[in-house]
Amino acid sequence: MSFDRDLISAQADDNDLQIEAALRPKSLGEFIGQSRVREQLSLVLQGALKRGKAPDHVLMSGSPGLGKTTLAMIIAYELGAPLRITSGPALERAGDLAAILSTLAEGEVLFIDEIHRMARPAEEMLYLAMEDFRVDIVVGKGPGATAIPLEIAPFTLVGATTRAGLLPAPLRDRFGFTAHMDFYEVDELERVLARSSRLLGVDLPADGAHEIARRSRGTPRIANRLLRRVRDFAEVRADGLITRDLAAAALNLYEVDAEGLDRLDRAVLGALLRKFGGGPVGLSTLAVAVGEEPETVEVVAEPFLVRQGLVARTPRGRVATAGAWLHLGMTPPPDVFGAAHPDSDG
Ligand SMILES: Nc1ncnc2c1ncn2[C@@H]1O[C@H](COP(=O)(O)OP(=O)(O)OP(=O)(O)O)[C@@H](O)[C@H]1O
Repeated sequence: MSFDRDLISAQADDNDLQIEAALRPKSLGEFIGQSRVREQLSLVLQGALKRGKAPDHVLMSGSPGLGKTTLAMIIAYELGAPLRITSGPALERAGDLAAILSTLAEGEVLFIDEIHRMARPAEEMLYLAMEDFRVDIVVGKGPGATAIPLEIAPFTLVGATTRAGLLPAPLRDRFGFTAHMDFYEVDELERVLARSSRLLGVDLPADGAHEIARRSRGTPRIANRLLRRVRDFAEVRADGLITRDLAAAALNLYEVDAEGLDRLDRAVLGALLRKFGGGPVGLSTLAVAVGEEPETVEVVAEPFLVRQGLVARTPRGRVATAGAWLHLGMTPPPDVFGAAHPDSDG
């Protein structure tokens, strides 16, 4: 069994990529939300510009669709530097990385998406490059092999990962600045939607924006995608004006529920409650129960369910909170995690 995640998946599809290029904020000033990250990053960049040196390497972690690629592009824009984009899975051999590193221009920003999926030899080459701006090119094989050191231009590495915990410590430690991107608040997503609707020429009153924002799983990519689906609905079934009721009707049709949970989220919750009595249950058992890879459940569904207070991670496994039972229209057992105790004071 696998889920049709087109609409609400935080992963980008081809359609998204085209539109995202048009909607992507270009400068730090245009980037909405993540105020702490924005302020810290702004200092890092201004400091570097003042000193006329490449800034520290930057690591960004957070769920898909929260704006990591956008921020990497903004870093290059703010520094007035060229940008090279690659991803961990594309760096299978050290040679793949050496080819990029040895052709970087001075001050260039190198963005490696999904940096936790880079192959080990490439990773080891990166350590040296990040620290000493040097790579060792190994020539020959076996006992006769020699390493020829090659100087490379000072550059800034921007790494992005959905799971900072998976990065080996030596790699993590070489980043001077780590930005943790959190899910967006509803009012921030309303601002993302207001901006996107302006750029797309869509009539989006505040109450319509609010309805879409609260169902967007705290994720700008999803907000922008839902906006396009609601726009279709408004143009085909109404006069194009996106009212609150219209947005709600459109999103119900697309099976996005009032809290923005999608089918995978609901399947995970449903399995946790119906098959495991609310838990605790281990991640892999839960993943098997919904027919998904443990990584999908852990990276895609779980962070949002935890953030919504529906699931808790405990040392013994995943546990449903009282809110999870109520969300699926079921009565929580009396001793459930997070439920008010009948004989407690509060
Ligand atoms: N802070 C923001 N303000 C306005 N729009 C944003 C913001 N963050 C993201 N977006 C929008 O969401 C889209 C997706 O963002 P982006 O591609 O940067 O996410 P990502 O975290 O890199 O995702 P992935 O991990 O899948 O690559 C962007 O094209 C942009 O339109």
